[in-house]
Order: sequence, then C-alpha cells, then structure tokens
Amino acid sequence: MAARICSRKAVKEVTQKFSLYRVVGHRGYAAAAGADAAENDVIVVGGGPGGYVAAIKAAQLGFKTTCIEGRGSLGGTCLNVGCIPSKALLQSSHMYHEAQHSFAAHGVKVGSVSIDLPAMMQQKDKAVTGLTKGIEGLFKKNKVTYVKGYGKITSPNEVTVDLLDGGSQTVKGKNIIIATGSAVKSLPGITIDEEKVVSSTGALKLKEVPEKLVVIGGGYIGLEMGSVWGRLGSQVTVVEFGDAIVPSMDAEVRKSFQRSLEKQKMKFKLKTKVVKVEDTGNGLTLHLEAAEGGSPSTLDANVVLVAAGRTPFTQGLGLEELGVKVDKFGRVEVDHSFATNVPGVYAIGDVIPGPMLAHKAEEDGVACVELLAGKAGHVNYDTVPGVVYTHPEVASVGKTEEQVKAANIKYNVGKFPFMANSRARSIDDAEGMVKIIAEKETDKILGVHIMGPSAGELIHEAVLAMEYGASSEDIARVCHGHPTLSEAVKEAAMATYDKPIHF
Ligand SMILES: Cc1cc2nc3c(=O)[nH]c(=O)nc-3n(C[C@H](O)[C@H](O)[C@H](O)COP(=O)(O)OP(=O)(O)OC[C@H]3O[C@@H](n4cnc5c(N)ncnc54)[C@H](O)[C@@H]3O)c2cc1C
Ligand SMILES: NC(=O)c1ccc[n+]([C@@H]2O[C@H](COP(=O)([O-])OP(=O)(O)OC[C@H]3O[C@@H](n4cnc5c(N)ncnc54)[C@H](O)[C@@H]3O)[C@@H](O)[C@H]2O)c1
Repeated sequence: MAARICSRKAVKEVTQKFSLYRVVGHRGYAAAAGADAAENDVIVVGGGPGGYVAAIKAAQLGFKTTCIEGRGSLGGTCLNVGCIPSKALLQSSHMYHEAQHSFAAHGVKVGSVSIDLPAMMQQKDKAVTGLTKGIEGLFKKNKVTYVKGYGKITSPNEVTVDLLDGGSQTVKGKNIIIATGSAVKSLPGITIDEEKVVSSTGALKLKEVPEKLVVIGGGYIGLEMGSVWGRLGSQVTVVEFGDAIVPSMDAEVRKSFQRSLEKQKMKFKLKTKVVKVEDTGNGLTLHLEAAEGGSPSTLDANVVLVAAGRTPFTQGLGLEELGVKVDKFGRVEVDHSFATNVPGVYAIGDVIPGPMLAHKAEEDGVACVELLAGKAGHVNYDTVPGVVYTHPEVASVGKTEEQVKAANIKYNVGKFPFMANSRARSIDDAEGMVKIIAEKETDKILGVHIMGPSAGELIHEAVLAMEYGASSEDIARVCHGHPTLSEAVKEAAMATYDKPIHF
C-alpha cells in the first residue's frame, strides 16, 4: 500500500505544540482586550450554522457566551429557509416522482398518485421547527445566553440589540464574532415579491404548483428548487448567464448531470441573461438577451425564481462606523484566525470569503473559538465537500480535472460507473459514476467527483481520505462491504492507480 502522505498522529503532534503557543497568546490577548469590558467572553452576532455552532463550542470551552439572533428562531438561513426545508421538499417530491414512475417496475401498485401540497409543506415546517427548537435546547444545555433581536456593534466590546419584544439591550464582552450570513442577490430589472417573482424563500412555500417555472441561475438553488417543482409537475426552464450549469463542477460530471436533468424534462438556456421580468396581468414575461450580445427573445412563466447567488449580509451591523474592512464583494476581511482588522472582532461563515455552505460555516465557528481558547483551530478549505441534492445527487471534493490541467500537474483519472455496481443495479438506481483524480507521481488524491445515488453520503470517504493525504491505492486496498454503493468508490480508486475488477 502506498505510504500515507501525511499522518494524523503527526498533525496532532504539530497542533499540540501550536496549542501551547496559542494558550499563551490567548491569555495575553484577552487581558489586553478589555479588563472592564467583560460581561461575556464571547458575543456571537447571528444564530445560523456558523454562529450557533461557534456559541455552543465557545460555551463548551468554558467561555461565558451570548448569541444574538434577529429572526426569532435559531439555525439561520440553513435551518429556516435553506438546507433543511429544501431537503424536506426534495425528499417529498422525490417520493411522489418515484411513486409515479418507479413503483410499478418494482411490482408495487399504488393506483393513481396525487399531491397534497399543504401536507407536504406541513411536513417541511415540522422538520424546521423541530430542529430550530432543538438548537434552543442545546443553548440551554450548554448555558449559552440567547438574546432575540438585531444587533449593532457599537464598540469592539459592545453590541446594542433592538430586542424583538421591544426596547433595547446592551451586551458587553471581550470578543465579538460576526456570523450574520448572507442574503439573496437581487438582479437589476427584477423585483422579488415572493409571490410570483420569488427568491428561494418564496420557492419553499408556493401555494400551488406553477404550470411554468423559470429559474434564473443554474447553480445549487436553481437546480434543487427546479427539481422540486419539476417533479411536482411544473415545466421548468433554467436561464443561466454562464456557458454551463454549476460552473465550479468538474466538466465531465457536469455534462452528464445536465443530460440527466434534461431527461427529467428540465430545459436550459445557457449563455443567456434576463434583462427584465414583466407582469402582463396574465402571467410573467421574461425579456432575455444572449450573454455576449445577439437578438433579444422572451419567455413566459407563472413563477420566476431568482437564484443567481447570495451576498454577505452586514446591513445595520455598524461595520463602517467601527472601521471593519470589507472587500469589494462586501465580505468581511479576516486573517487565518478569523480576526478582522479591529482587535477583538472576528467573522465566520457566509459573511467571509469561501464557499457559502453550512458545514463550512460550522467549521469556521469551531475553529474561530478554538483559536480564541488557545487551541489549534483550523479549517482545510481544500477538503470542504459540495453536494447538489438533486436526483441523482452530485458531490465533489478537491480539484476538478480542469483545475489540475490548468495547474500543469501530471495526473491519473479513474472512473467507475454505477451501472457496474451491484447495489445500484439491485435498487434500480444506477445512473452516474465515481471519478477520482490523483497525482501521477505520488498517487495522492487531488479530487473526487461523484454523480449517483447517495453521492452526498459517499463523498465523505473521499473527504476523509484527502484529509489524511491518502493515495487512490489506499482507498482501493480498504475492504468495502458488499453489496454497497461504496464499492463504486473503491473500484474507481482501483481504476485510478491500476485496473478495476468489475468494469
Ligand atoms: C435554499 C437554500 C438551500 C441551501 N442548502 C444548503 C445545503 O443543502 N447545504 C449547505 O451546506 N448549505 C446550503 N445552503 C447555504 C447555507 O444555508 C449557508 O451557507 C449557511 O446558512 C451559512 O451559515 P451562516 O451561519 O454563515 O449564516 P446564516 O445561516 O445566514 O445565519 C446568519 C443569521 O444571522 C442573523 N443576523 C443577521 N444580521 C444580524 C444582526 N445584526 N443581529 C442579529 N442577527 C443577525 C440572520 O437572521 C441569520 O439567522 C442553502 C442556502 C439556501 C438559501
Ligand atoms: N446543496 C447545497 O449545498 C446548497 C443548496 C443551495 C444553496 N447553496 C448555497 O447557496 C448559495 C447561493 O446559491 P445559488 O444557487 O443562488 O448561487 P450559485 O452561486 O450556486 O449559482 C448562481 C448561478 O447563477 C448564475 N447567474 C448569476 N447571475 C446571473 C444572471 N444575471 N442571469 C442568469 N444567471 C446568473 C451564475 O452563473 C451561477 O451559475 C451558493 O453559494 C451555495 O453555496 C448550497
């Protein structure tokens, strides 16, 4: 078996040394930050995945901690209007689609299948409420103080909160962590009313299935929410400015993915921009132009979903007055320890540069407070996985083949199709493949891209492998249970450094 490029033990030894240094640094720093400031050790502004995780971890590390959240429930975008409700609707709509199109082939007769949209929404809301309340419980368990209201940072040691119940409160502390997340990016000529022209938030609570849904933006939200409503019966057209959907994805996987979505009747207009959305009284008309110039055209819709990205949310936070630096995209600038240019003020999650993903925000949160505690907090942004929860799912970690080529790295590629995987065949869900890219000389894995059933679960074997600096041979020589979808990862690894058995 190829030698591991970096061992966990070695990393631990290095981080322990680093830890000792940080403890000293932290004590010195805390004292400097404000002997008289100190009601709290840590104030977190924003209770999303970044903020609530940072608050819990801070409390677990012994810090007196307060978390300020303005929306009235914890969990941020992700739990309230993002990851969780969208995954609930993806599951419900998938079940409906399966009942219509797949049950019969498995010998399951269900007669006519119909949708109860209010019940579907209720199931989604139940999942959201259960989880957001769960975080309140975790706050109590960990003794995090929860202040409900919007906060403005009035000094490096003070946040003034407009309480949701009225009045205001000043929260004092030694360190402030900005975790205020992101908001929908608006487009010129398009007004979001959350009824006919919706953001993802409106798309999560439509009252009926639109006959024609046009999605602006072929990224994560567009494809997930487009899938939901497409499965429930809408004719979905995705208008994408770029020449490809999900531009960050490996091109080969992305092409198969687009073909798969087209088989599901999703239509794509690439290299096209929407310049105006007009309400004709009878519906909506989108005015389109080719991205690189050309003749204009129109497209009709009942509902338009604007999903062209998100922007950092810092409105009313007082950053300008405080002198906190933001970049040209409005993202708070931080150093490797999440510190802004203002001593005692830190930032994590969607509001700082990096992928706008819940798990990345959580990792930021833990690392930030570990560093405050003098520990060796660290986030490896090269191994943050990305998952699109369509069917099939698409998941990736590390570099795409295009990135490796552009970096002039010599590499091997190994692929294995789910058509040759016994579990995928037995469950009749065998579209897609596993693709592994490894450095030619060392066999170190550089990137893994999976399109297929449960890709979002399977990718974590690759994430773990890459965290340990593994080679493709390392994965190939690990015994995998049979029959499992994971065997496709093993076979792709075999195909990377040698040959697969089953293809
Ligand atoms: C439809 C949709 C689906 C998504 N699906 C996924 C997914 O499947 N997987 C994934 O990893 N990511 C997903 N995301 C992205 C994910 O939601 C974000 O990356 C994540 O929520 C970022 O966490 P955060 O803590 O940085 O910010 P947020 O979750 O945005 O939380 C910030 C919180 O701060 C609060 N706040 C803002 N300003 C103040 C203030 N001044 N005072 C007090 N409170 C304030 C806000 O109310 C908010 O609750 C999805 C996003 C959307 C929109
Ligand atoms: N499964 C997940 O992890 C998940 C799900 C949903 C959202 N998210 C996160 O939320 C964030 C926002 O999602 P998103 O889908 O809005 O953004 P995105 O960045 O994923 O995709 C936006 C797409 O819109 C296109 N675009 C931009 N301007 C356009 C225009 N004027 N006309 C047409 N197309 C245009 C871009 O080229 C891009 O392909 C993402 O960064 C993602 O990380 C993650």
